[in-house]
Amino acid sequence: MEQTLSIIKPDAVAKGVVGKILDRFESNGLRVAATKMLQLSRKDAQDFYAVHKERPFFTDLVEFMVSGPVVVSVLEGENAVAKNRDLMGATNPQEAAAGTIRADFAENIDANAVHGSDSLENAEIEIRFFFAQREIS
Ligand SMILES: Nc1ncnc2c1ncn2[C@@H]1O[C@@H]2COP(=O)(O)O[C@H]2[C@H]1O
Repeated sequence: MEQTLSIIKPDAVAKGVVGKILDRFESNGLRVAATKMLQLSRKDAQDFYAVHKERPFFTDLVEFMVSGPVVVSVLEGENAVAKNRDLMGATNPQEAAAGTIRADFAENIDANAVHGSDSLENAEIEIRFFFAQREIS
């Protein structure tokens, strides 16, 4: 069993598709072990995406992530990291396979509906960033 972190980004929360996205996870063998809605501060977003701080899109990414509330979740299941990434589709929704979350709900590479951990190691770091152990069941 693996755990991974999912963020439903401000564009998808604003569109009212939180339930539809959580249903994609639950219908495909990923259990929601924790979930909460929150408004990220600029420091939260900068720290969470620190790995991208030298990239040209960093400022836009941070501004987008603080533009409205997000829903963060811990997803659990067999191969949860890879399964979540398959369900999300490519980072750029224009390149995302039909039927994936980003193909169905995302606008563009910045407003791309969801984030998911890219490795088991990062999943642990990202889960700890948002959740205390007692919040995960
Ligand atoms: N050229 C780019 N390459 C990768 N990510 C990008 C790029 N431009 C914007 N981003 C955003 O940066 C985010 C970093 O990780 P995410 O999986 O949340 O999704 C990514 C995109 O929304």
